[in-house]
Amino acid sequence: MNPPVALTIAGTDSGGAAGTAADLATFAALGVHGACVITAVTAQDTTDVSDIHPIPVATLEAQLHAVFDDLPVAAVKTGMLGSAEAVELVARLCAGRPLVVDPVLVATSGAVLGGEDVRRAYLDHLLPVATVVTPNLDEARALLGHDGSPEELAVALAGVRGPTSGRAVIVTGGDPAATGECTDWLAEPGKPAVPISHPAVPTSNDHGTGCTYSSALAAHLARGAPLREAAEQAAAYVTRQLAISQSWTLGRGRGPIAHTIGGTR
Ligand SMILES: Nc1ncnc2c1ncn2[C@@H]1O[C@H](COP(=O)(O)OP(=O)(O)O)[C@@H](O)[C@H]1O
Ligand SMILES: Cc1ncc(COP(=O)(O)OP(=O)(O)O)c(N)n1
Repeated sequence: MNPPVALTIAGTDSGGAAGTAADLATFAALGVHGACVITAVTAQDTTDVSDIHPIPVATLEAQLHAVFDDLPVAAVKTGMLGSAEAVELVARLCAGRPLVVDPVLVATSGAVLGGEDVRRAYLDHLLPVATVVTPNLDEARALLGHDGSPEELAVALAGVRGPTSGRAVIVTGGDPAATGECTDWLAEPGKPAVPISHPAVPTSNDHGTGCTYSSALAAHLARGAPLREAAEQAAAYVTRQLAISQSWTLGRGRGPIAHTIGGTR
């Protein structure tokens, strides 16, 4: 039987923690064939992003046509898009598909992966055609331009601009230090927001966590799970992988979340 197909549209991470490295490993671990459209090549390690080479928009468009013309893509996930032009193109070519948008603006290291024009393009073009948007707390605040509780931010973002029907928001993260739990808030149009809580893993080896979460969400949607179940499964996957990388000392900074299955051998 054919596996479901998911597509990641994202940048590379030379350190193998975030971006397409995280996405393809996660798709494979969850039994989904991963197609991969590259938006940018980054020189990146566990401490910093030292260089970004954007892929020309024409090459981005050619990659998208190559995938969509040939493969039965069941879900798409977007990561770092890098420019407003790339955001607009992806919105145009992915509208109408099951679409997970991880609005990547800043890496944990502080490196800017999308400026003000990218933020605006997300709001004007990509959010209106998304099935579900997965900002962390900082990204939710940046997109909305104001603060609030994670629950309030999720509800506000689900209602901002354009048609809201079908667009859900999951604000990820919460405050693990305070409770020993991570709580993601899922807001779906027309429903009360719900918390999705799971145990917090005490680790600084979390580089690539957001990418891993959004690609796990896309993989479960590609496998046919309803949104809430997919969100619960994605959080459980991230928790398992963080538990594996907890004891690692890879790199000088925030080490990669595990993309191995079953730990070291
Ligand atoms: N220390 C942790 N232990 C368990 N889950 C975590 C931890 N940190 C983040 N998560 C989970 O990982 C997913 C991605 O969240 P987040 O860390 O906010 O992404 P990002 O890397 O974009 O900041 C969410 O489900 C969040 O609850
Ligand atoms: C190429 C690339 N894409 C996305 C990110 C951001 O990764 P994310 O998992 O959201 O967060 P951190 O890895 O920064 O914790 C990235 N760094 N590089």
